Parts: sequence; structure tokens; C-alpha cells
Amino acid sequence: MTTPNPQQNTILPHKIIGVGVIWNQEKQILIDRRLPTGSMANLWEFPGGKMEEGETIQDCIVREIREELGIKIAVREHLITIDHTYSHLQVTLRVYHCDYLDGTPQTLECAEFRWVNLDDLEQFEFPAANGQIIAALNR
Ligand SMILES: Nc1nc2c([nH]c(=O)n2[C@H]2C[C@H](O)[C@@H](COP(=O)(O)OP(=O)(O)OP(=O)(O)O)O2)c(=O)[nH]1
Ligand SMILES: [Mg+2]
Repeated sequence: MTTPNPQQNTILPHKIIGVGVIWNQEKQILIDRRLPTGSMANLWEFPGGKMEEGETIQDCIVREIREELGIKIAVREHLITIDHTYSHLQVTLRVYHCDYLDGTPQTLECAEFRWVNLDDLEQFEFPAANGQIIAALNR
């Protein structure tokens, strides 16, 4: 999908991103740090990635979290959907609450990960669109 970019008068790619806010039994949230290469390098994020053809958003979130961290989760209720335009990409972040089920997180496709309390999220540097996710979690 593409969308006009009024700032540059060009066409930007548009990606649907499945994003999981993964809760453990201690009411902590799993965040990961993006790799030092590629777009938005080194920023913290909620695990997830691009939806592929033929999969549901729930399939996408389960798959991405298995690929990036090697853990099993269950996708629960929708939290928020955010449209955001970066300089190189337009994203629709479809964010769902998830329950941690099984497995020890590993840095398969991320630089590091951490279980954090909701109140501690503000200490980490996230992409610009994530301010709305954190605000929704605090409502
Ligand atoms: N997973 C995730 N992506 C986010 C968040 N906030 C945010 O702006 N994004 C953006 C960054 C990226 O442009 C896009 C996610 O795409 P990605 O590059 O991680 O996609 P992917 O995991 O499928 O990785 P790849 O195979 O394309 O390398 O969404 C967030 O909290 N979590
Ligand atoms: Mg990803």
C-alpha cells in the first residue's frame, strides 16, 4: 500500500504492524531494543513487526514474537491503533494486550529485552508513535 507524502510530494510505503504489549504474572511488560542496524536502530519497542499476506493480526503478533524473542504468548484485547508517518515510511500500529505463556526470552532478532513496570516505560527511548501507546496504557 502507498500513501502520498505531502511534505516531499512523494509516495511512501505503508505497512501494517502487529504490536504486542506482553504482560507477565507480576504485571510487568516485555520491551525489546531494536538492532543497531536498520530503521529506528537502538530504540526500545514493544515486540512485533510487519503483517504478511494471508495472516490475521493475531497470527502476525504470535509469529513476530516467536521469531524475535522465542517465546509463546496469547493475544488478548485490542489496546489502540495508531497511524503515524515517519520520514521514510507510514505505519499503522495495531496494538494488542498479550499474555506471556511460555519460554525464556532470547535476543533472536533484537539487541536486548527487559521486563519493566508500566511506570518505568518513560525512562526508555521509543519511536515517536509510541507516546500514544504509553498514554493508552496509563488511561
Ligand atoms: N514492533 C514495533 N514496531 C514499532 C513500534 N513503534 C514503531 O513506530 N514501530 C515501527 C518501527 C518499524 O518501522 C515498524 C516495525 O517494523 P519492523 O522493521 O520491526 O518489522 P519486522 O519486525 O517485520 O522486521 P523486518 O523483517 O522488516 O526487518 O514499526 C513498536 O512499539 N513496536
Ligand atoms: Mg520487528
